[in-house]
Amino acid sequence: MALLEVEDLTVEFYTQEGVVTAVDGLSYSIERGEKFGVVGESGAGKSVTALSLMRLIERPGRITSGEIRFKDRNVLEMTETEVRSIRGSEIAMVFQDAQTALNPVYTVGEQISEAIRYHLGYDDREAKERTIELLDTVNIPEAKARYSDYPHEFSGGMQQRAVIAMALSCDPELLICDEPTTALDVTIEAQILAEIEELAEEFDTAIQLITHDLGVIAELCDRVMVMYAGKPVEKAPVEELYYDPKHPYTVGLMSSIPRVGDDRDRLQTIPGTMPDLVELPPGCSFHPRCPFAEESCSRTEPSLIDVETDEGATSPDDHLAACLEYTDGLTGGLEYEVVVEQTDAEEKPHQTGDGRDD
Ligand SMILES: Nc1ncnc2c1ncn2[C@@H]1O[C@H](COP(=O)(O)OP(=O)(O)OP(=O)(O)O)[C@@H](O)[C@H]1O
Repeated sequence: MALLEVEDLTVEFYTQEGVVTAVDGLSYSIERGEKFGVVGESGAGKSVTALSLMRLIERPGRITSGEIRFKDRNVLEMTETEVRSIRGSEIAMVFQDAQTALNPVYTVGEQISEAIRYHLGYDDREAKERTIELLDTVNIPEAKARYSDYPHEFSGGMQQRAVIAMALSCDPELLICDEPTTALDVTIEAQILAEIEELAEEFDTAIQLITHDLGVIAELCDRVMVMYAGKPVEKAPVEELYYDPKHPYTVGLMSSIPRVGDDRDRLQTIPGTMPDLVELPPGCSFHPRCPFAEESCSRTEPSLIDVETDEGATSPDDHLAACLEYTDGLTGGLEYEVVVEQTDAEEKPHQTGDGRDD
């Protein structure tokens, strides 16, 4: 049994423009201790998926179907009290903006201690000791003195570290990180990602890392799900996805990653924008932006299938993609090239993909 199993999740927002299907029949699972990445452009449904896990979707939104099983209990059938007892203790969340997660009128230390007292029932002294230990673990220098600082006395990177410390304070089994380093500069980003990874190993915490940056996923994750317009378009172990992407959208995302020695003035991005979620294009949602689209792509919606066997998923490690190419629905095939530069001295793989393994 996986730690988290999401099955056929659909989330809709009832807006004046119509019904926005932000998440559409989404299924995935996360094993205990696994680091699972969710990647896609803005509006793909990544945050809505994460909020659903903690039952934090508010009006005008609603989870209209599906199951979310955390440790084999369906979160969607729990009472409000049951969900509240899971939030922050068994499933914790770190958002992009540390400032909104920290209350400016309390010291950083008090806020973390409060979470520990509430969830773990520690007394004041024990909670303070544990907080200082945690601040130290996330590399806040002079943690004991810093305990009494207010959030504004912390730099952006330190605030985010404090939020991570708070999230980990109750030893959650699942940590959801939603763009945890987007607001930070690149050096701090790398340090914080390394710290998240180290802490997750130490506490054996599973991570769902949400980002629009495939490079960040490659750093940290074991498996990855690429989302487009509320649906998964590709799922794979991270190395496979990185070296051998099977969906044209993933290939597009990859060419947006800056690489060492890249002398293009501007990074190439995928032309066009995400479709209107009120009225998705017929067939494959990505077809209006896809360089390989054929007439059939506007008629038939591809299902997410194993690229080797043309069948549905049988194991979490399957490489799945939702493109007609894998059901022989494309006549022209996929022609793209993926060049991945290694940062170490190893041989540099250079692959020509036609969407299939040769
Ligand atoms: N409160 C809301 N009211 C109406 N629509 C919403 C609301 N919240 C989300 N949506 C819809 O859900 C879609 C998915 O949003 P979501 O925040 O999950 O995207 P995302 O992939 O996390 O993007 P980002 O990287 O910008 O956070 C949005 O494009 C929007 O149409």
